[in-house]
Amino acid sequence: MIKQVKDGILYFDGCNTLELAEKYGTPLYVMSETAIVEKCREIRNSFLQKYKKTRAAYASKAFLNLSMCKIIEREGLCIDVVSGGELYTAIKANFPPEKIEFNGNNKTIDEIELAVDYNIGRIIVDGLDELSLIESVCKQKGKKMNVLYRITPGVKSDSHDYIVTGKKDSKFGIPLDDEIIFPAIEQAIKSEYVNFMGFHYHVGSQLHDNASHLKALETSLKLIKDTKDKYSYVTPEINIGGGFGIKYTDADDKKPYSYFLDPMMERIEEFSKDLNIERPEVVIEPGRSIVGEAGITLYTVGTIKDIPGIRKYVSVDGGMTDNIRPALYQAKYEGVAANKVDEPKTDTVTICGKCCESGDVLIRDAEVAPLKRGDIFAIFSTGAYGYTMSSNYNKNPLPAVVLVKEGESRIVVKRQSYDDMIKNDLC
Ligand SMILES: Cc1ncc(COP(=O)(O)O)c(C=O)c1O
Ligand SMILES: N[C@@H](CCCC[NH3+])C(=O)O
Repeated sequence: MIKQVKDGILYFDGCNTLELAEKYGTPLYVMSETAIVEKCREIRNSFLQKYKKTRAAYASKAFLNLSMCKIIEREGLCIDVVSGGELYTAIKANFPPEKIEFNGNNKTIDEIELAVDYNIGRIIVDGLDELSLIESVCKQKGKKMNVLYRITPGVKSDSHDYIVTGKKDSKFGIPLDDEIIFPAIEQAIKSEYVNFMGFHYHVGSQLHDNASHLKALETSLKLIKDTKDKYSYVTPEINIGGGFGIKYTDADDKKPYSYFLDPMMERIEEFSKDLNIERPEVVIEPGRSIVGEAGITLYTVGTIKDIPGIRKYVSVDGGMTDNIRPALYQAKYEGVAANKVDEPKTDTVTICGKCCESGDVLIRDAEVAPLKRGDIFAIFSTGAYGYTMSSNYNKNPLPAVVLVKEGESRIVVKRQSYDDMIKNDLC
């Protein structure tokens, strides 16, 4: 059990959260190494070892730093990056280049050069002129790059509009109109500077229903068939993205990986048999599902404002700067007073941050034990897209990140200081 309660105190991966707050300060991101490793094991058991010719590339946008790269490498996964900065982090962690896959809808020439110089495994091309950019860089450097095309499958997933990516009206992927996609495929097949590996789709994030994955798969399979029929070219790989939902609150009906992956694998096997081709290598790109539930954030309670008949605001020392998701996606979270876990939850309050924004609310109408200044409040399932989407708004320094494992803790990202925030300023 990653979360435990002893003497009314919340423990996380064996660590007393009050002691963590005392030792490292708040706000504090706490990541359980045990939980991350357990998720990687689940992926191995239900996908990598169950099916031959498969890879899992951790979508590092969910949570990335040098230590995380080391964990992912140790667990045998590949890594998906979407920017020069993410790629640089992986390079600095000595992540094996052939296990790096580069996504992103607007890669700059510098980013492509960095990727080609480091001989990364794959670039997922997401735009019509990107292939030509890659070709020119490869030509200049005398190299050849493996590429896939990210397609826009034209499916609408059931998630917040800002985190669905597969619908036709999207900045992601290449549209599937014949006059657009086929010339692009032909260019990639004929290119001297790239190996055309196949198609990639990612339909959206925080999904609990496999319908859009399966629909997008059909679209991609048709494209594999069309490519074979038109150009006698069999693409050796298919990337079916990530998007597997996690549990933030009881309303989330989280499904196991197998719920998404088994029917897709079955369909790909059947399709390959029918087409009389070797089954392509299948790649997934999970992000949130690996780290989301592995993280909590600890805050210290400050000002409490009780507006009679309206609402009680409990302010904590972080907010939208360390977790933008409630403000951006109306995301729901649950939390608890880490020093009062066993006390009856008799109060209903709104947990808000300290930024100069009315929308800086972390949990609306949370049922809690009566809170007072100095209490430590823990919010659960903050491991994905919290730290990586954090900001210095209102010049709030970024919190530290602590990795915990079976009662041991170590800092993996230092807390920013005020000086860190102004060190690039010139006057
Ligand atoms: C291309 C791509 N792959 C993978 C992911 C990871 O998604 P998730 O964190 O939902 O697994 C994303 C983000 O939504 C993405 O855009
Ligand atoms: N940042 C999103 C997930 C990524 C969506 C786009 N690929 C979230 O916090 O839910």
